[in-house]
Amino acid sequence: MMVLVLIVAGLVVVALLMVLFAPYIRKYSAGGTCMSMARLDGKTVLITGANTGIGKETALDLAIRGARVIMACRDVEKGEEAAASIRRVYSKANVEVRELDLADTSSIRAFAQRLLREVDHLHILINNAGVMMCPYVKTNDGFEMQLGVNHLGHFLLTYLLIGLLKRSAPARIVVVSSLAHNVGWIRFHDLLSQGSYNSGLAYCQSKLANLLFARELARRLKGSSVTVNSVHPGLVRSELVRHSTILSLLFSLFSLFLKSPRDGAQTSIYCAVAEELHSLTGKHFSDCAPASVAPQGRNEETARKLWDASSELLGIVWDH
Ligand SMILES: NC(=O)c1ccc[n+]([C@@H]2O[C@H](COP(=O)([O-])OP(=O)(O)OC[C@H]3O[C@@H](n4cnc5c(N)ncnc54)[C@H](O)[C@@H]3O)[C@@H](O)[C@H]2O)c1
Repeated sequence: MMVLVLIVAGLVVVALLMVLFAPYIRKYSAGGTCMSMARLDGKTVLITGANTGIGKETALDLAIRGARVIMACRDVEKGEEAAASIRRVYSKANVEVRELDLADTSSIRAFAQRLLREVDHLHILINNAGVMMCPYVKTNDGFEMQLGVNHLGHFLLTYLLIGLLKRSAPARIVVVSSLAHNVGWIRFHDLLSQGSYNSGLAYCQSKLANLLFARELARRLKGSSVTVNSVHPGLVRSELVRHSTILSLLFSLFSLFLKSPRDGAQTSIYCAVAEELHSLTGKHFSDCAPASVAPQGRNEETARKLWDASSELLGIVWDH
């Protein structure tokens, strides 16, 4: 009985805090629509994690703009269902589903090999897929899941496709990071959380890694006509919080404050298409506008160190 009272009291306190902080939450959850009318006829786009949430809405929007959209999905069946629902909204949508499991480097390599065989150009790469606050599990290659999928998987995918992107220039890379980078730091002494694991901190670390990767890649690609920017999509009603009971509860309790997946896709779409961003690189965006970056996300030494550690874990050498 006492436990029940405490839980209810806790929920009331959280509810009061949410009401109190509503204006702040709204600031990060509302607004920001991509106003660009840019067309993407003849362009090829690749989106990871495109079968649900923000990724699916991004795929729909870019398909309506005329792009050939490759939806890279872990579960091909779910991917085909998503593609079918996109075609129901827009019958002319040129969407294709390909299998990609970012938790398995052999799947990433097989995916990239097939893509390089079948596609002549890649104009936009959107590193969108993500996993949040899962229990401690390892990827097929022994990496902690959140760093493995959110950062290392995309790091390898981008490495394998960078030549194609450069040949297709002007090209853009959009990395979906998060506001969560603000409370993240890179634990170089235990990058893969083998010593200790906290699911929230591991998520924040992976989202900071997304941001640092985008900035370092942008620096390295200067002059190549391939731009790289990172994005915070806002707080979005999606399946992302499925591993956290508390967040699932809070997200359903306060779903009115949250963005729809369609609204959450707007900043990714903006960074992918807006004409005024054609040469802008190494920046972070939220609500279709430049956004502030925490000091740890601006540290060039950390970015380089993470780049080297990631390359070493994956056994790759960037020569581009
Ligand atoms: N929802 C939010 O409030 C929020 C806030 C900030 C950042 N983000 C980021 O936005 C991105 C999209 O999240 P979402 O909210 O649409 O959640 P979501 O759960 O609906 O989408 C995540 C997608 O990633 C895919 N994915 C997960 N593991 C994968 C793997 N091993 N291989 C391939 N694909 C895999 C899932 O299948 C899914 O399609 C994520 O990177 C997330 O970190 C979301």
